[in-house]
Amino acid sequence: MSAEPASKRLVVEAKAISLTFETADGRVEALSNVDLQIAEGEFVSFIGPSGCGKTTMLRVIADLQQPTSGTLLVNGMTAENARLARSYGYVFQAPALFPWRTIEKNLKLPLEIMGFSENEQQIRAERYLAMVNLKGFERKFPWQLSGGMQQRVSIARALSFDPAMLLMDEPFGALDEIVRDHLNEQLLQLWKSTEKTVLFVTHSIPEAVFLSTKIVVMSPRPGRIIDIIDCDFPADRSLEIRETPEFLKIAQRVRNGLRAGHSYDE
Ligand SMILES: Nc1ncnc2c1ncn2[C@@H]1O[C@H](COP(=O)(O)OP(=O)(O)OP(=O)(O)O)[C@@H](O)[C@H]1O
Repeated sequence: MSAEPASKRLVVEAKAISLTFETADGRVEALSNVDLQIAEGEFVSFIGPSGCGKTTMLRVIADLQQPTSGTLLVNGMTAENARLARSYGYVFQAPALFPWRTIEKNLKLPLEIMGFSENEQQIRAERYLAMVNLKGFERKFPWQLSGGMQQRVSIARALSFDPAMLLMDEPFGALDEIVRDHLNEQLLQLWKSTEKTVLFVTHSIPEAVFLSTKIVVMSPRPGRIIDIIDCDFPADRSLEIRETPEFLKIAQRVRNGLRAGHSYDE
């Protein structure tokens, strides 16, 4: 096997990012001095207590929120230009599908808006629904699918315009553990086959360790990065890896980071 190229292209370069919300009740410091580099092809999980700024960090990268200070490059551009260049697909905690559109028509919606031809929309709908194992469900409506299947549709929709990055905000948080395990395995396959860079918010330590090449542990508000942990499990890992000492050691380090950053006075 050849060694990895010495310097992979950076898709996220954040320097000293801080963000303070001005609210009617005063200032809310959501992010404080966040430095982060993410290379192309990585799977990066963000983990931390509720309200620590994980979603805010994802939204800043997506240019849905502007930092108060700091500098940010996404895919080598300003966050705004990266958004305009459709550098990312966004998957929310809820699948956010339109109930009156079939699965296929939901998937085609961003493609329609972007002006893809009907023929190209059709080709992509077939390709990406097959990729998330939903061939045969094209004409169903969202409410005829399980929660896990709906979330797979929203992943296919986010991939349909072939963005460089997938931003996923707790996509499996509302699902039961067995479905979640299954989707974790499928997402790993998808990540391998598409070679996308994935930024993934989660509350689950096993999910973060199983999926990631890098885990970003955040402190309670204001969100700061308290540890960045590299994981290098084999690409063809299965869920059984969760019982191994190597896995448990990384999970313990994440847990220690979360504990160290946590204030129990709140
Ligand atoms: N638009 C906003 N206006 C004011 N405060 C906000 C806004 N968005 C987020 N916040 C606050 O910023 C902090 C960080 O929120 P954020 O949603 O990023 O946390 P999180 O880590 O994703 O939380 P969770 O795990 O519960 O989803 C919270 O205190 C939240 O109340």
